[in-house]
Amino acid sequence: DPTWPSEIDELEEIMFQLASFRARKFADTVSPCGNEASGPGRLNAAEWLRTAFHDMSTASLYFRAGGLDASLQYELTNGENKGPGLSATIEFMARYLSRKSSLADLIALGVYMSVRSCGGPAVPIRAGRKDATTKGSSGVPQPENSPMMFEQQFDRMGFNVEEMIQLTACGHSIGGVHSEQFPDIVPSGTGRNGQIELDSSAAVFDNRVVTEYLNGSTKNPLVVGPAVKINKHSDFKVFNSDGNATVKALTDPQTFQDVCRKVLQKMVEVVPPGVALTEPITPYDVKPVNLQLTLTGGGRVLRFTGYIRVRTTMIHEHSIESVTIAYKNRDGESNCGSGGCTITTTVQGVGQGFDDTFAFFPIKENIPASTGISSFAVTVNYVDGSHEYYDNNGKGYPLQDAVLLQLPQSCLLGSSGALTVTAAVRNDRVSGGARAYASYKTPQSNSPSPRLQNATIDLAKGDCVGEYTLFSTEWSVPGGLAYESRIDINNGDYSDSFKSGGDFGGTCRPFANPAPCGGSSEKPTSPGPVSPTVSSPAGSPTAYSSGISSNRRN
Ligand code: HEM
Repeated sequence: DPTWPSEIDELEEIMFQLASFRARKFADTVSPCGNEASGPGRLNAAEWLRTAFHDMSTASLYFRAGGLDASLQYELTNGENKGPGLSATIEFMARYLSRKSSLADLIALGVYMSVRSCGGPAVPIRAGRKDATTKGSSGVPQPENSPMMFEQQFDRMGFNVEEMIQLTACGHSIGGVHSEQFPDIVPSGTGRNGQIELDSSAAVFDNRVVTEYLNGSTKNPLVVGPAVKINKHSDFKVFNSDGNATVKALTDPQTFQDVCRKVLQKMVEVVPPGVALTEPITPYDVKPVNLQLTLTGGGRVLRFTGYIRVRTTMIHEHSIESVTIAYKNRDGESNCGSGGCTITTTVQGVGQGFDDTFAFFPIKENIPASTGISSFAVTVNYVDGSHEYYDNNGKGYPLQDAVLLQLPQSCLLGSSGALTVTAAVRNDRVSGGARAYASYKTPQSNSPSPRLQNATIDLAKGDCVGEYTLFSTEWSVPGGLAYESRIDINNGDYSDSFKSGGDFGGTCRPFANPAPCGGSSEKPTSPGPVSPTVSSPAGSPTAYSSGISSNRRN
């Protein structure tokens, strides 16, 4: 496993938590492969794969520019990116755009999704691409181009003739050519649902595009039919450019899959200079998911929630009896007050990716706020009595309790973006204050994807309750996509980060039964009676927090 937390955590979830419990549903429109989620004759998986090629194919090694950088979002009307599939792909993926998952990385991930969903190889995906902010050069290969021009274009992208042929054969393993965009290649009424498929198994990632081309049975409109006379039979021109030597080598099905894995990986790794890609994203064996500490019990208790996700691909999930979490207190010691330092949990749900299954073990534990938590280790206990110990590569899974987002006292209205954010800061860290860092999306008129923006918001100090002090403020998330925003709460080097706006409720609740500041024996420094519900005019949140009145909107 990578050491947790890691920069790829968000993409890892999007890539592998596809279905069932805690699914991110990124593959929903491309799985199964034949899914025509956008309408008849439109194979979404094929649209995703073509999107990646069109984004990448304007790269220039000579000018050290372009590549998989999501510049396609600004190039959709330039004449060489025809068809609704490209914008539909970007629009779908944009919902997953965040500061930890660039649109360019999502487009790369889309290659893995579409190809794997269609029975093709698992293309390794590295992360770290950056999104362009304006359009790049033109230069997507067009069917009418000469063989020489195709060679030059692929050479510009970094592919030799053999790789050009391989990549085009791999790409054209799924999908078809559409009448609406290419009426001279597929005259209206000649296809099924407005398109003719590139091979006889358009919804299977296999080498029929090659074998049918070689044995003369192909109906590929980029090889035979009206395209020939008007010189738009580009697959013929490409496949034939080395006398069919390369395509002949692809007639072995396994070779086809291996070659496609290699050239498709190369395709998604054509990136502008300055982009450093990570190691390929692989699923963790054990991963903490959605961990949250919440101050409760009047300020004396930390409610610890979330999941331990265990990869069960190689084993039956019922072979795991339980998972034990052994945690250390705030000082790194094994003194955790009344509850002891261990939590045992049994499976709550299972989820799947294309090749992996996961069991989720819920955490619902109260930790004394006086002793807190700093890290934990995980033991997977099997039914047969054996155990496996995971300590995050010797480091323990870290969890800070210095600054916490208080979801119950925070709220967000999707319609107006009205946000109340409340944090709890441990009393010994109060001088560091609390700041929210909001990453949010605003629409762009020239792209189907919104753009990421960010803002830093200071939280104002409120009541001290038990071991913690509450901080709160109100803000308005611009852009109309508030639920897709992400919030970090920072206190110096400590951060409770990447909290989804979608997890915020619509109503803020008061901090119940506030304990006296500093501990049970002391008198409260501020009496902090719980404020009554403030009913707000339509469109603004019902703000509600413990004695914090200075920041109220109304
Ligand atoms: C010489 C290079 C290429 C040319 C001239 C070319 C041209 C075309 C054309 C004209 C279409 C029909 C689009 C439509 O009607 O929707 C198409 C479809 C497609 N292309 Fe290419 N292509 C090339 C290379 C590639 C490569 C390298 C890939 C990916 C690795 C790729 C992936 C696809 C896919 C998946 C479709 C099906 C789209 C759908 O069904 O919606 N193409 N291509």
